[in-house]
Amino acid sequence: MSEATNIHPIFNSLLSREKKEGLLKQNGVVLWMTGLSGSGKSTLARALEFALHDLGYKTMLLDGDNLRTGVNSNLGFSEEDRMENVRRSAEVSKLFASAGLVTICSLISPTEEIRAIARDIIGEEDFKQVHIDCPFEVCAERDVKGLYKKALAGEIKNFTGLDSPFDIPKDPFVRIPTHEQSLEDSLKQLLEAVLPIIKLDENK
Ligand SMILES: Nc1ncnc2c1ncn2[C@@H]1O[C@H](COP(=O)(O)OS(=O)(=O)O)[C@@H](OP(=O)(O)O)[C@H]1O
Ligand SMILES: Nc1ncnc2c1ncn2[C@@H]1O[C@H](COP(=O)(O)OP(=O)(O)O)[C@@H](O)[C@H]1O
Repeated sequence: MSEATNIHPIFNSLLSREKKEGLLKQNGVVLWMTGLSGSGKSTLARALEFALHDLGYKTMLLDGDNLRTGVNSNLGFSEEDRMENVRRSAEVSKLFASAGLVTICSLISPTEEIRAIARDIIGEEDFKQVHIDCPFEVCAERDVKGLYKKALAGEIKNFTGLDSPFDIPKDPFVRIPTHEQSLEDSLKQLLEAVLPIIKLDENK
């Protein structure tokens, strides 16, 4: 709910989203990548962005770690701060999608409740949930950033999957099991799911 009064948002006079999508020859969408730290969100998000770019699609990549150095820099990892982190990230993603871009947003977004915030902001039709699936033990073994070692030693509080919850997404658009297949196969699976929805039907 906005706290400002006397504001008058305009909608109808804006250049339509359809016109922008028509120019770009693609459908705007938000690919919302959720998963544990180290599950492969950033790796796959980057690989997907390069692959889509090579195929001629215009993209925007929003990564949790990066957003937390800018628009979300005042937020930590309490439940309340994660909610606000996701709320702001979803609002930004929505803007990019409405400009016709294939928007890849990669955030742990750990709970059903938190992901529902993003879905409600972005809208059911544009919100495509990609579960980057990898068990805690495998992520801990990968320990890309050394965070699991610190968390298991009690040096990081509210660590996702340890002393902060992660709910397995119930009905994702696609589930990518990164512990069971190579990066190449994960990217292939992701592309096969995404390409049909971003291709513009020019006969519509
Ligand atoms: N306590 C705790 N729990 C989980 N992750 C932590 C924590 N502290 C720091 N980090 C680092 O922050 C990155 C996750 O930020 P997100 O914005 O994606 O998290 S969330 O959606 O708000 O839950 C996460 O990045 P990824 O490893 O890419 O997931 C970590 O690098
Ligand atoms: N199938 C796969 N897909 C994505 N990453 C994988 C896969 N298999 C192994 N990995 C490795 O797992 C790690 C994932 O790290 P990262 O992408 O930073 O995860 P996150 O962004 O979720 O924290 C990388 O070192 C990556 O090379």
